[in-house]
Amino acid sequence: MKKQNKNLPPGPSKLPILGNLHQLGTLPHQSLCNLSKKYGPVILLQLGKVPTVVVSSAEAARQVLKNHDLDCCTKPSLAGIGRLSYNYLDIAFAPYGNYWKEVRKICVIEFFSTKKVQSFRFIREQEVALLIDSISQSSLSAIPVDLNEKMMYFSASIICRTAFGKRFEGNEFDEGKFQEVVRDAMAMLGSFSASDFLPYIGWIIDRLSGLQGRLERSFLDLDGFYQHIIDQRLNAKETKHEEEQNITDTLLKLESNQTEINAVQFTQNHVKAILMNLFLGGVGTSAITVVWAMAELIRNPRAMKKSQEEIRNCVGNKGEADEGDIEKLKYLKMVVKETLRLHPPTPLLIPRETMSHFKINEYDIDPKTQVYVNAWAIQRDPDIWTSPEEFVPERFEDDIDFNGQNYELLPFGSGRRGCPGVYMGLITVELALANLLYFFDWKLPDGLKEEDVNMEELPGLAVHKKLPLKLVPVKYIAGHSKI
Ligand code: HEM
Repeated sequence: MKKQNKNLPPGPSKLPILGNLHQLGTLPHQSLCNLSKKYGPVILLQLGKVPTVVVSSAEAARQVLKNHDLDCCTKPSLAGIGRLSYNYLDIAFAPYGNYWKEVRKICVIEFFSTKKVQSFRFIREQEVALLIDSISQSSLSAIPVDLNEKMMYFSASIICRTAFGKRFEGNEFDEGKFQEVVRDAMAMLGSFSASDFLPYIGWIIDRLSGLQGRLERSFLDLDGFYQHIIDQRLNAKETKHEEEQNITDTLLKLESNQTEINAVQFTQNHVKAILMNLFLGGVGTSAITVVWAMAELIRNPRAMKKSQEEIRNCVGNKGEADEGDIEKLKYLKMVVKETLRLHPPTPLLIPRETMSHFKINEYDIDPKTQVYVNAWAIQRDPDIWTSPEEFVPERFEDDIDFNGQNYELLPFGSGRRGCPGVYMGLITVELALANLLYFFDWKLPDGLKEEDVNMEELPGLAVHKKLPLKLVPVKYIAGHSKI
């Protein structure tokens, strides 16, 4: 098709060489939301050399993720992602094709299926008990608890035990570096590095800005961690019973059997790339969601009280909320939905790349175009949501689900590349939140008011809360709160 006959999506004018790169700002989902308010729900940008379409309405998202899912379900090649995924050998960033289909299928059967996730129930419940114990210590002396730190350790422990068969001790990374390593890796996976967009000179900019150094450090930290897991599993090989086998063992077996997937022999790099997805995909997202939920609840005492009453009435004197209680906690589920609406952990989902020509809203979309679905913008769209900036869990009384068919609520994405960890992520978040609210009343540290809680975001593929959320836990004793 000739260029002049094409009806390309609208967009802002471009600078030479940079195109629209300078308009991404530090939080691209917010900058892109502002651009879509001016130019419409489907916009075309030029990020250096890369044409990029951003969709920001539920209807346009439906066209991308449903009608044209197959046209745009491969992934762009980006420098940071290439390094951290051992050259796209993982699931999330692998190009569409037989390799991706096969490894996703193996991981769904061995790790993400409802049956497997349910079999990990005792691990989640044990880890929640440990989390509550450690917060109880702080409550004795009314010390504020850093919920970012607690939740990152909690979700790392669950992923390590379920996927790697070991507890997460924290000392796998140098002292205190664990949160930094995860946040840095997520920042690298979501970064717009100059070498991806600017031919010839990009790598020089990345070297001077320190991005390349950070990327290499991130890679080496994580590579050492995966190597340690692999060595441990190989050493424990002789002593393991069949029922103690986990997804890491399954992947290592593919390697030792010299299995070929898509005519390529499975190696330890393939194993490490998939471990990367399970670790980074699972740890940050669940932890971030609990932290944002607690930040919203402390700013909204009415919703906090309503949720606590529901949980405490349901659990009574039983001693803890277990997974059997979760289905009964309707308001808690609404709180989680409202949190994921306002704070989708990956606000631009994971970028895709088109494989063929198609149309959205009469606009021509070319092959090899990068596509972002701005879930953050859609989930705050005033045409869909009343008072979209306000935290109102009650808006979910008319059950909208995360089944990938409601394009106004997309925290897990949709279509072929949709998140396979929905059930695992949700049950982890709901169980942790239910127990945090059952066992404790929560106060802001002295001198802070509800409106002072900082809600700024940290840029990255997964958007963390910029400042740690520190709250004072006050142990609740069934029947009489100490407050
Ligand atoms: C609150 C929890 C979670 C949220 C909000 C979340 C969100 C997402 C999103 C938005 C995507 C991209 C979907 C798309 O582009 O359409 C994704 C993909 C993915 N997620 Fe999750 N996720 C969560 C939990 C998990 C967990 C617990 C794991 C693993 C332990 C996981 C592993 C993955 C993987 C492997 C993919 C790539 C799928 C593919 O490309 O085929 N996620 N997730």
